[in-house]
Amino acid sequence: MSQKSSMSRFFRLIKPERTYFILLALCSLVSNTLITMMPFIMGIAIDDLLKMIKQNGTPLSFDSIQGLILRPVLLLIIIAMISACFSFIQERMMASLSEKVTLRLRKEITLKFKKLPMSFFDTHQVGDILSRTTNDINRIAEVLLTGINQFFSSVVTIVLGIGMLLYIDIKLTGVVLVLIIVSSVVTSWVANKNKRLADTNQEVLGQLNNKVEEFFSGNLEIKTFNQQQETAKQIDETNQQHKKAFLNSQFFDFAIYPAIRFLNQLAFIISAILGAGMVIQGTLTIGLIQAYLQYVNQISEPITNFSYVINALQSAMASLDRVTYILDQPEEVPDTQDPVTIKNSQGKITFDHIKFGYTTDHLLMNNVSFTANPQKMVAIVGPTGAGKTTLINLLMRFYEINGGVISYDGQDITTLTRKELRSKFGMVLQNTWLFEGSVADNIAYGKKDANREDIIKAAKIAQCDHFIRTLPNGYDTIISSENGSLSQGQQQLLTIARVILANPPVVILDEATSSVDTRTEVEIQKAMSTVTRGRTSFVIAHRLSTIEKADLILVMEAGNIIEQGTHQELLKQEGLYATLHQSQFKE
Ligand SMILES: Nc1ncnc2c1ncn2[C@@H]1O[C@H](COP(=O)(O)OP(=O)(O)OP(=O)(O)O)[C@@H](O)[C@H]1O
Repeated sequence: MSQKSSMSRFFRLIKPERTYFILLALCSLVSNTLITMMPFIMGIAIDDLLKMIKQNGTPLSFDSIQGLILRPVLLLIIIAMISACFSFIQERMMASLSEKVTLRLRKEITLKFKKLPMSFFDTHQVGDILSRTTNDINRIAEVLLTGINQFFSSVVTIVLGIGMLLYIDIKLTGVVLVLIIVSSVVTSWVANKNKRLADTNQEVLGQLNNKVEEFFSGNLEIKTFNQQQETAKQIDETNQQHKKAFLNSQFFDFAIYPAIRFLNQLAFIISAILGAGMVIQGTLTIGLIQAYLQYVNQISEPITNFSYVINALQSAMASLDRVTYILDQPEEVPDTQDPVTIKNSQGKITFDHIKFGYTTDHLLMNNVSFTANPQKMVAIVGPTGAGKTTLINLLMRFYEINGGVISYDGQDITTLTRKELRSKFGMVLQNTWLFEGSVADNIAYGKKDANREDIIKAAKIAQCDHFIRTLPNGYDTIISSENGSLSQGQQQLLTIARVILANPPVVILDEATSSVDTRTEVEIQKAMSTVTRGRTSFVIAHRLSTIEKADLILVMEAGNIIEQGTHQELLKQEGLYATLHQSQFKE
């Protein structure tokens, strides 16, 4: 990512809060200018006092020095108070700015997720997206914005401090500056090295996140294949790498820092020695040398920290890039401006010469055509990877086609909003998705206003009322998003109830495989045949015996439909379907 585009992203980020930023900079300027004035005022006061001592000798009566001491002390107190007020305002504004920006970014990201095409989710890892939307957004608020705040303060302190040093003595400042520059070059080298180590650390942390995420999401498969040891070993190795990367980056932080401190102290000591010499020779007053030493101290810390601030800003900028990367992703084709609504839906679907590829350079479907008539059952068969799921994905407009027209009740589906189109479909997949909530809420997911009576009615039709009643709190039992407490068959029955309640004109069913017991399978079959009644249905079939009565069977291979017709017609053709049928029949 180029520096320029990072900067423009940053300005785009803070644009809505720019007034805040200007106010922040002003507060920083006022507060730091006031602080810079203090050593000088003190220096003048000391010199005035010394002059008085020289003129009148000691001891001095309190009355004679009252004016000399009281005035500067009062002035210093007032300055310190005003500076503290501005500093307080600056910090307070900073905190609220961070909150505002974080909230805005989170809102933008959430909105963006709604508009991203499916291909984005296909090509990005969950762990990575998660870390962009949580860690990176936090870093932008914590590091980027506070870093900028520190940056303002440092610049003001350094510029004013050096200005005062030069004003007090140009030659002495030359020596001090050389030392401070050496120390900042060393710091900058350290900071660069540290950044690389911190980046490696961050990268390894991302890998660790992904591994842990895999460990949890694939828990069942890992156990089935007895891979716990192997997976634990992999996590352990990544953990070790992380430990190493972390230690390396910490070493630079903790071990090198004292060395830089030493260089700064050296600048201070040398200025003290040279300054003392100048005082002895009468070229500098005691008051000014003490002010001078305070300035050396005042600027050495921000100078030393400057490289760190810049680096922290750079790495936070990288976080900003990672977040804006998501915000800049191309969105799915927007819904039509003038959408059509379908009133009395029939559920007739036509694929007319469809071309489609997941990637632009490779077409999976070259010329797919078929018609699903209202209230008829369409079965889709074919070997794994044949394109059955893809066909459904296109039907629901999860992906954009590369040619041809898909129509619903004679309307090109692109003339409908996605919301309208998808409201016509209900899906029952093998990989059911239930969310953390009550059983009743899960059934009512597609019809939020359904009452308890409707929910129970749907559950009865879907053959799941009896098992729901055996749950500890019946319909109010909370199921977790991991679905741990329900069997796969029960989960599928719940999703069938969900579809029945939503009552869409078209249903898409992914047949249950042998992963459920025979009794549940019978219940699922029963529920599925109920749900298809009076609706157009698409059934992804795994066993040909269940689809013999389908009105249309689509036989797919390598993305295309190679045969279509009824069971009898296809048997007569003696093609792939007949072969598949024969082989299953033999089994
Ligand atoms: N999101 C995707 N991005 C890229 N390629 C994909 C994607 N989904 C599927 N494919 C590819 O498209 C082809 C068809 O896949 P699809 O999932 O439609 O087959 P399927 O018939 O449903 O298979 P199965 O019976 O195993 O579920 C396969 O070669 C697959 O690798």
